[in-house]
Amino acid sequence: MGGRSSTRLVVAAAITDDLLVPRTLLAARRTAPDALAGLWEFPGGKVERGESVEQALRRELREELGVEIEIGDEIPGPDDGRGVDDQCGDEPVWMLRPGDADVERLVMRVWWARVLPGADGATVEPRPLQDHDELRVLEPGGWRDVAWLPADKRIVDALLQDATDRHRRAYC
Ligand SMILES: Nc1nc2c([nH]c(=O)n2[C@H]2C[C@H](O)[C@@H](COP(=O)(O)OP(=O)(O)OP(=O)(O)O)O2)c(=O)[nH]1
Repeated sequence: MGGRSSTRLVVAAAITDDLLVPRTLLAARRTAPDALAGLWEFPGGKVERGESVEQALRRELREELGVEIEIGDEIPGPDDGRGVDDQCGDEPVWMLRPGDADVERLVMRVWWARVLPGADGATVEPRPLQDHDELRVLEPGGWRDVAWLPADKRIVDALLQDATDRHRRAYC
C-alpha cells in the first residue's frame, strides 16, 4: 500500500531515583517484535488519539510497570518535531525511524521520572507486566552497560550528560 506517511509520537520515561540529581537509570528489555526483542529501552509507547503526552506517559508506565510516576524535566532531542501527530507545537524530538511511503516515521520525547510511593507510603517496585521480560536498575557508571535499542544510544548519552551537569551544579 502506498500513500503519504505520517509521523507517530512515542513518549518514554528515564526512571531515576532522584529527579534533581539522578544516580540510577531504569532499562527495560523488550520482548517483541523479533527484530527488537532482547534489546533494552525506556518504558513508554505511542501516544494514542485524543491523549496528551502526559496522559500517554502515565498510562504506559501504569500498563507496563504497574507504577505511578512523578514527571521531571524533559530531555529535549535534536531533531525537528514539526508535523508530529498528537503534539501541538514544534517541540524538538528524538528521531527513532525515518518513514517512507509505507512505514510511518517514528519520533520520541523523553522525560526524567520517579516512581511514586503507594497510597500507604510504601515503596513500589516496577514490575515487567507487559512488553518487557526484565527490568534493570543501572547504577552510576553502568548506564551504557546494556544493549540499548540503536536509536536510544544517543539518548542515554544525553541523559548521562544532563545527570553529570546536575551533579556538578549540586555539589561543586
Ligand atoms: N517504548 C519505547 N519505544 C522505543 C524506544 N526506542 C525506540 O526506538 N522505540 C521504538 C520501538 C517501537 O518501534 C516504537 C514504540 O512502540 P511500542 O511498541 O513501544 O509502543 P506501543 O506499545 O504503544 O505500540 P503498539 O503495540 O500499539 O504498536 O518505538 C524506547 O526507548 N522506548
